[in-house]
Amino acid sequence: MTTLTITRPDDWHVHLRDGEVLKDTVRDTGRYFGRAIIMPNLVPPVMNAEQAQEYFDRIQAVNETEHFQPLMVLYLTDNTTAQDIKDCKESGIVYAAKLYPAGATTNSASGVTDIKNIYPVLEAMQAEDMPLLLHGEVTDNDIDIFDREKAYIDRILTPVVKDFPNLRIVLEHITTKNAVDFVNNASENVAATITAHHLLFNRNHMLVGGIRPHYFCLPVLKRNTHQQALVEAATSGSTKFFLGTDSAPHTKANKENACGCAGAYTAHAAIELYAEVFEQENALDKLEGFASFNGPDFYKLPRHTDSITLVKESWDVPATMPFGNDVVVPIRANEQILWQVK
Ligand SMILES: NC(=O)N[C@@H](CC(=O)O)C(=O)O
Ligand SMILES: [Zn+2]
Ligand SMILES: [Zn+2]
Repeated sequence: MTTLTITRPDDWHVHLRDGEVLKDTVRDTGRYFGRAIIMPNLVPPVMNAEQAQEYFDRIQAVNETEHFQPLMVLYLTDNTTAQDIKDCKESGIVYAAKLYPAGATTNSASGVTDIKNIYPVLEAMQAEDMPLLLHGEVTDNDIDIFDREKAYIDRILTPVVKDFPNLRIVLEHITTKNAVDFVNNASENVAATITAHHLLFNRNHMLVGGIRPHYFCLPVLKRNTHQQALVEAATSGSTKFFLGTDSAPHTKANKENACGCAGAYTAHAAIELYAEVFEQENALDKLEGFASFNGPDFYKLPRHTDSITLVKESWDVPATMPFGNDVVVPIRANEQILWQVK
């Protein structure tokens, strides 16, 4: 039997949502992840230190583990102030601030309408050494949805990196070779998260033989050449890339819909899915760096001192999983996953 023991991993990008569903999302993400960066795109969003503390308390109220620690994130709006950044830094529970371009993705309506509006806030973040997390897509109607990440890098991110050379930036859930190249060529202050689904799938999985809404997420799956660039980056051993699932549950009904929501649920089998990719690439020895070292090193947090063990033993993924009073369709529903965590 093949087994793999690695230092306890963290998830540097996850959506736990709120309310009734929290007990389900926290159970799945908290199963073996030590920490997780908790995305703040609630309705209304997490817009100050006080709201972050309240959300933290709601998560901890359903957290039944000893090991799982939620790392809270501030949602940037046109009205965020430098004082909000200071308050968050002082809170001791907020570890980053997230920039959603207004209209780019799920619950981004309150996001930033023009990067220039938050330049004083980015100044404060640079001074406080608080990482900036980016949903890196432009929202211009005339930019094709498959080109929006590249356009964001060219038009927004390139100048921001120049203007704030000491600001630590994570380009979240990258989907293109353009993003891989940009991060590789940028300073050590620029890193990226990569999801399991962008490593495992490309747009053919979503569109060939019928439209498969559970593969629809943002940034949208790209062509296989981009997928290959992501796989190479994740398994390369570069410390600039780390694990961020972007597990983003929506109810079955909201996905299987004439206007379906963007987001894929992978928290039921996150490290297990990554292990498949790394094994395929003969790079299982690189999984620990990607999942357990590069993230904490970038965030300036200690690496965990305990470990988890993966076993190569396939199991059947159910058709649906509980999601509060509703259900969510997980990635690989009704199919098998090759690894499990013991
Ligand atoms: N990734 C997604 O497709 N959706 C995320 C938002 C996001 O991370 O962009 C969500 O909150 O549903
Ligand atoms: Zn996003
Ligand atoms: Zn996300």
